[in-house]
Amino acid sequence: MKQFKKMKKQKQSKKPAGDQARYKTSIIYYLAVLGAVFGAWLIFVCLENKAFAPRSDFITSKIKQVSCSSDYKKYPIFEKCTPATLCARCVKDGLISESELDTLTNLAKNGFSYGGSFGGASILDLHSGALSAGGKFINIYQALNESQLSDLFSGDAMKVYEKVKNKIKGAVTNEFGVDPVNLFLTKPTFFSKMTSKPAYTKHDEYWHSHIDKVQYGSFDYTSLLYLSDYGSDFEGGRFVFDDKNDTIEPKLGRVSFFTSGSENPHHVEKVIDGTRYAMTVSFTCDPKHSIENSLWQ
Ligand SMILES: O=C(O)CCC(=O)C(=O)O
Ligand SMILES: [Fe+2]
Repeated sequence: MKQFKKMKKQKQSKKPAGDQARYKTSIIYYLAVLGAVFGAWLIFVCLENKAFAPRSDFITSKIKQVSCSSDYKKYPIFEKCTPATLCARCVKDGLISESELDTLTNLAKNGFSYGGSFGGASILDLHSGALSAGGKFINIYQALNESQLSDLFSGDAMKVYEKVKNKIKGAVTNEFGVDPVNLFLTKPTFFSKMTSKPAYTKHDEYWHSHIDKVQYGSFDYTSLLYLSDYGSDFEGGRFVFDDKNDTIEPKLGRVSFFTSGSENPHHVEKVIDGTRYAMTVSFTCDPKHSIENSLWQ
């Protein structure tokens, strides 16, 4: 009897221990599920927020196709050039050499040293000579004499400028399967300088969303060459494709290019600190809108 009581007592004391173990197991199980769900959410959020082209990545070539808009149909169509079935946004690093970048940066800075907008956006167009100056534009080719111009824009530097534009054209024609004889440089093709200064005229408001084909008409392919680094030379100033929030973080030498229609609406974020230098190089399929190399040299 005594033995039986002892066994019963043992049995009673074991029962809660078993429950406790089951309790522990289910807690661990729920925590693991919770952890997995949280981890999956974190990965999703990180992927969603990751820039299309982060500054920290070296991108040999990245292309994202988008459906072509019908914008091009409002203009003459040039077979084998006008975007019809292949529209996309692309990024390439490493296309332009360090010394070429150095030369271009100097060309831009030399030109801007003679002008610059009162507001946050200045342009220098080496084809026409247009340069932002205060609240208007001047023509630097008229404002300066030959010897000043040769000091600012040497023959060798201008050759590098032409070479770089051709390299970029090569990247565009290659990616979009266009014969280079069918694609032409168009205007405006220019250097840009952006700062956090408040806008003085409408031309300073670079941050509005826009479509290049709508804004400029002649554009079929837009390209950009960045001459400074997001996050160290300036803050803000990232390039954003508005539809999918695909963001390109500018960095020295990064080239981006895309078809110019409303399949690629975009804006530049306001620069909040520092100075952002870039170059917009635009291409058309319409020979009527083709521009010559620079008027100078
Ligand atoms: O500088 C940039 O990143 C973009 C400029 C732009 O959108 C343009 O020139 O049309
Ligand atoms: Fe644009």
